[in-house]
Amino acid sequence: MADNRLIVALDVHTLDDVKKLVEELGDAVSYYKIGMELYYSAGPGVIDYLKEKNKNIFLDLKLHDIPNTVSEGLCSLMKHGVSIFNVHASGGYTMMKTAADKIRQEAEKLNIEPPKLIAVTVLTSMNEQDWKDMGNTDLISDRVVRLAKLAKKAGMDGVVASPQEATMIRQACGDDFLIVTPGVRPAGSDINDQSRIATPAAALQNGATHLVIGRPIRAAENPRQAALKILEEMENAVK
Ligand SMILES: O=C(O)c1cc(=O)[nH]c(=O)n1[C@@H]1O[C@H](COP(=O)(O)O)[C@@H](O)[C@H]1O
Repeated sequence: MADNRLIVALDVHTLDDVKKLVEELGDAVSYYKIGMELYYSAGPGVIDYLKEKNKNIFLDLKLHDIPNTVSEGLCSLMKHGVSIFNVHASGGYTMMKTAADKIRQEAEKLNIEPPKLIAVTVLTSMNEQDWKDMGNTDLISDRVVRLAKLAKKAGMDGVVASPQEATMIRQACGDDFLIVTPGVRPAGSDINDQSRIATPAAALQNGATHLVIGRPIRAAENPRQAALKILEEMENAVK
């Protein structure tokens, strides 16, 4: 029933809230994302809990700092044993390359499989007006593709982008590249603070490998039913 392409965002504050949602979703969901809101308040105990439950984990702390700080920070996080973690691509080529090289060396030393390291391109909440206000003169989609190519060159395993850009990224970066897309909204659901959105089926058709979905499941009257409906849409998406 579960599908590893669906990653549910655990944007809650306590381990008790996590347990409640994970129990409720049960065998429907096999992959969870821990973001800053949860990690900053509950710490690595949440990772241990999800591992006990045999769930896959995307640790989304979006590191953005100088190359040494980011790569050392990732080495600390890697010890918790997660499947995916991430940095901001806008930290630049040298930061991404240093991070990718360092975690591979460290994983070899520890004799473990390194987690997949992916780069956030342009946040899915950003629209063209926000983008221009920051002084940018290119289109968001052009920047996303440019950053995705840079991330690939730096040795990253994939990117986070909106489902609207997935087709262009797939074309530019080839098949062996993760495209993780938040900003996924089933037809008729609230957009919230997202801007560049698409439905679960469209995201997969565009080439996304994973869909990150939070509020459309968490805030639903019946989260398990909402997840199952999304899984059905994913299953039936035209390849
Ligand atoms: O890296 C992310 O996961 C991320 C990147 C991005 O560009 N946009 C984005 O929404 N996210 C995360 O994806 C999740 C989306 O949640 P919902 O909008 O509730 O579905 C949140 O936990 C965000 O932190």
